[in-house]
Amino acid sequence: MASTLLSKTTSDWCVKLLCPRYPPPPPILSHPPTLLLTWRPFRYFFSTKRLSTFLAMDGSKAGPLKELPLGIDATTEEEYASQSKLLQEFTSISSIDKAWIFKSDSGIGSQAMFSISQPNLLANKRKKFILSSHISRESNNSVNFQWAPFPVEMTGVSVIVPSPSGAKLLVVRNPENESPCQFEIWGRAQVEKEFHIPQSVHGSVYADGWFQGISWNSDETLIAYVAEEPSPSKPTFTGQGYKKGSSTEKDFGNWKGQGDWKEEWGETYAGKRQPALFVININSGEAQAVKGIEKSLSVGQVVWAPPVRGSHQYLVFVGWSEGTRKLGIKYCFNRPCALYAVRAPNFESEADGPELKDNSTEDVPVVNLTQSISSAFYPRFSPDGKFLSFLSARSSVDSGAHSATDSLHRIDWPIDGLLSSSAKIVDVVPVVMCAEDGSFPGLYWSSFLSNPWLSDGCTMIITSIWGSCEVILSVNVLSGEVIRISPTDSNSSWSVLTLDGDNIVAVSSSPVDVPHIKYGYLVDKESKNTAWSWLNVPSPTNECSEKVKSLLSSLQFSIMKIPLRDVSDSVTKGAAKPIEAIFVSSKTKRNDPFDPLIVILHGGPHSVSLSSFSKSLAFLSSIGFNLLIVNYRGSLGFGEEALQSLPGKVGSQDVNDVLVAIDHVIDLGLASPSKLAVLGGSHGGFLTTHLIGQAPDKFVVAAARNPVCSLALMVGTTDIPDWIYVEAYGSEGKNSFTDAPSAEHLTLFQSKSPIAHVSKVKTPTLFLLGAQDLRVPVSTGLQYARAMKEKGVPVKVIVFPNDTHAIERPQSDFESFLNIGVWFKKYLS
Ligand SMILES: CC(=O)N[C@@H](C)C(=O)N[C@@H](C)C(=O)O
Repeated sequence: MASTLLSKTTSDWCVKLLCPRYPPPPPILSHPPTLLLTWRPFRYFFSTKRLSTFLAMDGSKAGPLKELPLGIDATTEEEYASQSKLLQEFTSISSIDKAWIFKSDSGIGSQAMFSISQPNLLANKRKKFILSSHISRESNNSVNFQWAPFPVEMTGVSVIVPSPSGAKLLVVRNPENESPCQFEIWGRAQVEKEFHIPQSVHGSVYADGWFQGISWNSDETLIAYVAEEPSPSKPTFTGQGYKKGSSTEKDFGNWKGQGDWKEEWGETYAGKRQPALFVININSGEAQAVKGIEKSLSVGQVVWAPPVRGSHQYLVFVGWSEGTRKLGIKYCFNRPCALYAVRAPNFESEADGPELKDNSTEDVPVVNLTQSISSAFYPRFSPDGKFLSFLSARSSVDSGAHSATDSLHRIDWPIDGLLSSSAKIVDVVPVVMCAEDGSFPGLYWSSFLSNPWLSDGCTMIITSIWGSCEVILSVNVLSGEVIRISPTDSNSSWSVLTLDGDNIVAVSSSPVDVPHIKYGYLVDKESKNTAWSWLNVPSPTNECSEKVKSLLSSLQFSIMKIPLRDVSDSVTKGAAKPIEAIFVSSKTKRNDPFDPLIVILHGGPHSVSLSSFSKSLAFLSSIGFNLLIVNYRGSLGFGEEALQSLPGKVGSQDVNDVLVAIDHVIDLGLASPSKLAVLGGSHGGFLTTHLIGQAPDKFVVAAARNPVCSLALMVGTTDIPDWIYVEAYGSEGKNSFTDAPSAEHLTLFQSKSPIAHVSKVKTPTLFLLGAQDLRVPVSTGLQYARAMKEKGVPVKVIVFPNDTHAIERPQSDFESFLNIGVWFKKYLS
């Protein structure tokens, strides 16, 4: 997802804002060690240019002073250096992203391929590699993974997809410029085919995890996929003026104009052209666009429909209409979408059988299969092809909340291939409104396998969110029965990587445990007993440095249930239930009497902080901070009523929930009221800046990543102005959304924004901002930081010129958390 372009180093762009009201830090011993700086003028301390020589207090010339980089001063340089060493150790921990299982050549056991990634700070990219293992089940209910001695790096690879039989592997390499897109078909030992698809056919293949869809047909001759439509032709001008007609030629005698601007899908999709559907024949290398799909439909997640003998092959895909304008789609499941079926193209060379010589291009209608529901995605055919199941975010679409409780559905698939747009949609897992204590809170998918089926043909294995944990569920698509099959006595998070027949290869982690591979099997397959057993899999991927191991082993965590205060009678039952927070602390008290506490707030707001491992949070715990990670009402995983209680009340209900959680740990004697820090990104940054304004004496220090500080400013520039209406007004905001906000709208937005409280703020705050953020444009954070500076409150701002909303490029992520660590230490030590 991260772009690899680096035009300027991030430190070139660091801005440190001057705060005249706050005195410089206390005297320190600085570089060179012989030079005692008893006092430094403000000008030096805050200036962006450094003096190269320094005069000692007695006026003698002390020789050249080492230049300090922007934003680092002599008081923090030591801390910066030592924290950076530790952060590097955390950063280098690898992540297990995906896995695939293949039949073993020997017929005994199976072969697994794990896709692993690790940030490469120097290259500012994620290194991706493949690690293989042979899996054998032993008779004594144990499992043995025999790992290949080393992983193999995958360079320049955008996506890999094995064929259904596992005999072939598709490797796609997307172009970096205008060159063709490369498709490779690999056999067991070598590349068997290589095709270059020119830009005149299509651009890059989508590998974004949302529009992305790559599907092999059952006889492994065709692959359907989603790629950017070809570049539209642009007006050409020559020395004589406009040249009539379209031309793709480029020469010195002409130049291209821009033509009309086209709306895009917002954050992380800048410069991406419309996703369109293609099929490639892997015998001939011919790639064809799928015909008949309306130009205004963006497509994704394509799969082949079960083949029907003597009939044309169909593809099923998800389609998103653009309406009057495209609004940002990243993190926004409230964009209406439907499943469609379309006839796959015929290839001349295909041996379709005698009855299928018809290669006509006559228009065959595209069938909308899910007209009666506002959202349908992730289509998955049952192994016998009798039904099609899919997920839906209808609650999100209907309410306008950008994410909400999901539901699971199925439709019967016509055996005769006669498709209908009025097929009955069966609700398999409906939306859970109120999560009863300890029971299933509703479906909140977090990852979805391309083949999620157990061998009974009706049980799907799904990773979902349950309170503050990620869990593995089995869902019977015929009966609707949902069972939590990852251990119920574990507060760790679990997610499925792949299925090995009826067994599960999963990964489990916690705030204090790096990800570990687990192998799950049904204890008694024959009986009705649904208990699963989970084995630990020793793996090279479980390893981390001795230092990290020892630091993590000194930490502990718990998930706290926190009762709400003063709940009004008007709230729904589900919104009156206790909230959860994850508390991470040292096993032994490190300082007397309390370690400082960082309150951590997720964004969204309809997202969640999970009990899974986070390198950056583990780093902060390891340098001496306890963490209180609050899942305020509105978070995913706690039922629809709790989630829907927030829109219309942002800046008050969520702020109060956080304050209640803080008081809870203080009352339990786990935190000191005078040692609090707060950290959040996006909506979490909205809460961070609200908290330092509404509770100005509570926090010693704060940090905000791309924070939403002014809804009024942001509404005209964000890719999701509708989000502002829904969160500020509640679900009626969905209908009042307009791109031309009235004065009344702007007044309400202003009143609900952190900037309305900025005059009260006293807390020194670090701002980390991505200049390419289309979601929460950089101007929002800068405006707030400037307003703080105007009031004389210490502010530090780092702008990452090439980062989008998530600030996830390896160097930017590193520099962000290093600065958070140093900033918090500076004020909380
Ligand atoms: C829907 C959305 O993107 N909202 C943002 C304001 C936000 O909070 N984003 C979350 C997902 C984040 O953590 O970036």
